[in-house]
Amino acid sequence: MTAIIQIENLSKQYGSGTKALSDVSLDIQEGEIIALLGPNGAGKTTLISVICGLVVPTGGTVRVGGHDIRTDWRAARKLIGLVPQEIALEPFEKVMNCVRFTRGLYGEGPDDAYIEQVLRSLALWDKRDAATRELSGGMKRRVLIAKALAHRPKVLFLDEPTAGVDVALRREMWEVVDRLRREGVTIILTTHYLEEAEEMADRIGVINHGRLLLVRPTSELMGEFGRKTLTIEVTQPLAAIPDDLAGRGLHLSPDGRSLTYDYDTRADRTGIARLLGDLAGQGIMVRDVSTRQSSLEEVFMTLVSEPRQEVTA
Ligand SMILES: Nc1ncnc2c1ncn2[C@@H]1O[C@H](COP(=O)(O)OP(=O)(O)OP(=O)(O)O)[C@@H](O)[C@H]1O
Repeated sequence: MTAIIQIENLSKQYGSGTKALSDVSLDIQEGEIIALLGPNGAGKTTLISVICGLVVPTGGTVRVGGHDIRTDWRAARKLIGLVPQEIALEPFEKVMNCVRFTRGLYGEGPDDAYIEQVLRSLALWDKRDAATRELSGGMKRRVLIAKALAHRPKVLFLDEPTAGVDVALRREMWEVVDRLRREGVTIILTTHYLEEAEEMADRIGVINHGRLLLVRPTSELMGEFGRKTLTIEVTQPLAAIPDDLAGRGLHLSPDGRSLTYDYDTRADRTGIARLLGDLAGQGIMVRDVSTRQSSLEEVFMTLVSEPRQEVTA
């Protein structure tokens, strides 16, 4: 199956000399949701902007639906909807008109039935006659999505859809993305949050310093990096790990007061219950237990510290 987006050896050096993208290659399949993860300045927005035709690359090619974004930009752009990072809406314009207007910008004729469908699916139909300045932050973000969907794009770009939004709103955005996924829209989103990528994406691409370090199915990546550490504090310091508990992946702190145990959050059996039972069986009294999820920073540290081959998926 031909990928809906084909990125080959893409590079971008800004006039200032900053190399924002270096030799990025990636295929994105139709209907897929892919999350681009990376720290500030990694090159995520630049990558999206190049695909959307807003930034001119200095090397490489991008095809959307088989159309080269430079030589066949009109056809390529018709297939794309972009939800930018920053909310910029005409404050006095009514929601319905905003979306109608965007549709017109793409040279599409009026289709209020379709716009109604979009607004309903984004829970905005009741607000269709409200001026955008009257909307909450979450509603404004949904209007941006409605505008991006106005011309029925096949591919939707969401640039940090939940940056600076509260937990409830983040969940709401995830639900919107899930609905779009079921409608078959291909979605490329950028985020700083591992949790968000895990929740929404089929695949995760990690970008750092303009390089695509890897692209992997989410479940695979989380299986490898999404580990938790259980820390068990004991009441009496231990001199060593008891022989009966050797080979179980336990680590003893230098002061003998805590044991740590790494486990895979996705495993059917984490081994925690058995471990706690066995500690009791050894007469080891537990004072406290706590768990910690590996953070995105740690994932990055792991990735950045071991140079990898670029992966073209
Ligand atoms: N118009 C521009 N002119 C010059 N340099 C730019 C321009 N836009 C971005 N850059 C630089 O290119 C690099 C990549 O920026 P980009 O915005 O793509 O990163 P990002 O991963 O989207 O970051 P963030 O997570 O902060 O949004 C940064 O060093 C940035 O300063």
